[in-house]
Amino acid sequence: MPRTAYLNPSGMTTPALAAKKTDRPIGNSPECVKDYIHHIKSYMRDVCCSMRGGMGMESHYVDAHLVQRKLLIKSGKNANKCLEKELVVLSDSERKKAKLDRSQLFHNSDSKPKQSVALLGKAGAGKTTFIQRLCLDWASGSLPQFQFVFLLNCKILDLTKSTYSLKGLLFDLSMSPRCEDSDSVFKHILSCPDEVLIIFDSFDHIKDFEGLLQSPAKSHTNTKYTIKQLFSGLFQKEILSGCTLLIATRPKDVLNQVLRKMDSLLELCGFSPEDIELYTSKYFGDASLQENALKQIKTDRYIFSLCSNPLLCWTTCFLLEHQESCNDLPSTLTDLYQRATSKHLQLASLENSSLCKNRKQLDIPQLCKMAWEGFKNHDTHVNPGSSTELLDCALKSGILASYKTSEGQENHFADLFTQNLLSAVHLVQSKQVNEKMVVANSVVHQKKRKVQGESQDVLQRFVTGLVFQKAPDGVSILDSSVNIKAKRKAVETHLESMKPSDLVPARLLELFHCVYETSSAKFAKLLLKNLPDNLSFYGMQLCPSDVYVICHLLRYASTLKRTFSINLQDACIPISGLKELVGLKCIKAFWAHTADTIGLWEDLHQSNDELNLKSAIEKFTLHPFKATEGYHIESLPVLVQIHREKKLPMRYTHRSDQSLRHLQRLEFELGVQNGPELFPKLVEVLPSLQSLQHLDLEKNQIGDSGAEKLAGVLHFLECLKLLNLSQNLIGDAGVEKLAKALASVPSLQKYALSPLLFMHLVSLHNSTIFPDMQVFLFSFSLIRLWNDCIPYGVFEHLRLQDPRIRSL
Ligand SMILES: Nc1ncnc2c1ncn2[C@@H]1O[C@H](COP(=O)(O)OP(=O)(O)OP(=O)(O)O)[C@@H](O)[C@H]1O
Repeated sequence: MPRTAYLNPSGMTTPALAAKKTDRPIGNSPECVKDYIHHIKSYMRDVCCSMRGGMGMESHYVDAHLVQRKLLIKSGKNANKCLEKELVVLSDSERKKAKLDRSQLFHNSDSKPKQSVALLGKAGAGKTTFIQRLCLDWASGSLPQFQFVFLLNCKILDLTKSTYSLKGLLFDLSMSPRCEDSDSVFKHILSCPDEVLIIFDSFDHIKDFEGLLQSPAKSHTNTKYTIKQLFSGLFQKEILSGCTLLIATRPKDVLNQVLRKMDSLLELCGFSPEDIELYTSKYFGDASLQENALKQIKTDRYIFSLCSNPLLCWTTCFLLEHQESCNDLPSTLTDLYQRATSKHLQLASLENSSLCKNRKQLDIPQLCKMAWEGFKNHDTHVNPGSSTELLDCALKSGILASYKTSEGQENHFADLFTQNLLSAVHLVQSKQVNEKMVVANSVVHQKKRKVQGESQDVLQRFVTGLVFQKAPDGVSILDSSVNIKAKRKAVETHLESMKPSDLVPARLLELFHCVYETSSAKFAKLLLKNLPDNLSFYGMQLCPSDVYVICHLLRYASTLKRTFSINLQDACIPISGLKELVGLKCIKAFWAHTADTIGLWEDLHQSNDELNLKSAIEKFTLHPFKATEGYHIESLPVLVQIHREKKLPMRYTHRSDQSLRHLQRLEFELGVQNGPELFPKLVEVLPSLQSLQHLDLEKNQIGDSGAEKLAGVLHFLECLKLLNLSQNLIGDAGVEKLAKALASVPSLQKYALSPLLFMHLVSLHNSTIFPDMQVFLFSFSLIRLWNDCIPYGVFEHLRLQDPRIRSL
C-alpha cells in the first residue's frame, strides 16, 4: 500500500528519546491497536526529534508562546459591506494575558469544546516546528486524551485526485508508519473518534479554497473523495464526528470562511527578545561564540528585529556561525538571504566536491528558474526532471527539503524566503525576463490585485534589493557578468512614479520595506517627500522589523522638514515599538490603542523619562474618533480615570485627558451586536467631551434605556452641533426623555432620526402629551434633511405644524 511520510528537511534522524511520561493506558484495545499506537509513537519520536539543520528538538526548541485570538462579528454601519467575523485586536497587555503554552492548546477555558483549532503564523513563525514538538509530546506520553495522532502535510498531498477514502487519508497519506492490520485499527478508530487528533500542516497550500466546505465526504467506507472533501467532511462532523482537528496555516483572507467556523484560533507570535537570546545561546553551544554572537545580534537593531521571526533568527545564527567574524551583519533582508543562501551552496559544494565542485559549476540559474516557476504557481515543489547533480547539491545545502510520498520522493524549496530570493535572482538576471516583468514584481503596485500576499511582499523586497545592490562585493548571489542596468532603471522610474498618498496601509508598509531594501538615501528622501501628512498603518499587524523600517525611514524627515501624524489604531504594536515611533521628532500626533498608550505613559513614567512622557501625552490624539471595536470605547473611561485619580504626576495629569476634552467628532459604530452593551461606557465619558461637535450614534440599537442615559448627559455637550440617532429602536419613553434633553443643547443644529422616530415625534406632538414639542420642533427646523430617509410627507406635515419649519 502506498504510504506518505515526511522526513526532516535535514534527512537526519536522531535516536528516539525515551518517553518521560506514562503513555495512556489503551485498556481493552485489541492487541493490533496497541501495537500500532506503539509503532506510531516510536516512529514520531524518531522523525520529530530534530529540526532543520539537524538541531535537536529537545535541546534547541524554544517554547514559543501562543496567543488566543477571538473573532468579532462586525455589524456596524458597514455590516452589509463586510459581514465578516474578524480577529479582535488585542492591546499589548491583552496579548500578554491571552498567552498560552503548548499544554493548553486543547484546554477548554470556557464551556465550548475545542474540536477544531487553527494555528496561525506567518512564514517562518514556527508552525511546522511547533507541530513537530506537539507530536513529540504526544509520542512521549503527553496529550493523553488522544490515542491517535495523524499528521498530514498539505504541501505534498495531491489535491486534484478524487481517489481517497478516510482510511486512506489516515493510513496512507499521513506521516504515520505502515499499518499491518489497518482494517482492524480503522474499525477501532471509528469506535472512539473523540480520541483522535488529525493535524493538517501547511493548510494554506490547499490553494483553491473556493467551495472548500461544500460537498463534504459523508461516508467512512471506501467511497472515494478528494482531500478537500475529506477535510470538509471531518470539519463538518460528517465523518469521524468527535475527532479533533488542528490546522496550521499562514493567515490568508481566502481562508476566512473556514477560520470563522473554528472553535479556537491561536496565533504563534514568534520570538520575544528573551527568546532570541535563549535561541542564540542554544544555537552556539560554545560559551565564547555564544557571547560574541549575542552581542552582535543585540547591537544590530535591524537584525534583532528580524530575529523575532524564528526562521530569520536561525538564518542569522547560521550566517554568524559561518561568516568571517570581521564581517558586518547584513543590513537588509536581501543581503541576509543572499549571504545565507550563498553560504549554504558553498558549504554543500565543499562537502561533496564530486557532486558540485564549486558554486560556479552548479547550474544556479536553473535552480532560480525552478524557484520562479514554483512561485508563479504558488508551489514549493521542484520539477522532478531537474539535473540530479543540482538537486543533490541543493538538498545537501538545505535549500531543498525532501519528502517521501506515495509516488516516491518529492523535493520542495525548504522555505519561502529561500525560494523567493532565488525567484528574484531569476527575474533580475535572466535574459528571458524583460524589464516590464521585473517592474511588475518589484515595488508596490497601486491597483494591482495582490494574489500571493506575504509571499509576494517578500519577492518584491528581494527584487528591489537585488536591482539596487551596490557593486557585487563577493557576497552577491548575482552573476557580476550580467548587465542589469536597464532593469534597474525601469524599477527606479517606477519607484519615482509612486504616489504614497494613494496607498492603503498595507501597500504603504510594503513601499517602506522596498525603499528600505534599496539602502538608498535618495529613495528614502523621495518617499518622505511624497508621504501624506497623515500616515496610516491602521489595521496592520506591525512586527518588530516593520517598526524598525518605518522608524529608520522616518528619520529622513528632519532633513526635509516634514512632520506627520500617524494612525496606529488596530496595529497590534507592542509598547516598545509604540515608544520608538512616538518618540520620533517628526511625529507630531499619534493615535493608538488607548490601553497601549496608557501603558506607554506608565512605562515612561516608571523609567523617569520625563521628556518623552510629556511629548507622548501631548502627541496622543483621538481625533477623528471612530469606534468600530469594543476596545475603542472600553479604554476611554480609563483616560478620564487617570485624570480623576491623578495617576500621573500632577503636571501631566491635566493633559492626559486633553485628547478627550478636545475631541470634536465621534462616530460610534459598534452596531447591534455590541452597541447596546458598550453604549453605557460611552455615556460615562460623554461629560468629559466638552468640545464634541459631531456625535454619530446611527444603527446601534441603544433603545429606550440608551436614549434615557444619553438624555442624562446631553447638557454637558455644550458644543454639540450635530447628533445622529437614526436606527436605534427608540420608543415613546426614550423619545420623551430625549426631546427634553435635546432642547437643553442650544448649539445643536442638526440631528438625524429614523423615519419611525420622526413619525413617533409627530404623533406625540399631535396628541399633545408632550408640551415641549415646540422647543423640539424649533431645533428640528434647522434640519437639512441630512438623513434622506425622512419621508417627504412627514416633513411636509411638520411644516404645516410650525411656521418656522415652513420658512425652511
Ligand atoms: N520554537 C522554535 N524553537 C527553535 N527554533 C524554531 C522554533 N520555531 C521555528 N524554529 C526555527 O525556524 C525554522 C522555521 O520554522 P517552521 O518551518 O516551523 O515555520 P513555519 O511557520 O511552519 O513556516 P511556513 O509557513 O513557511 O511553513 C525552523 O526550521 C527552525 O529552525
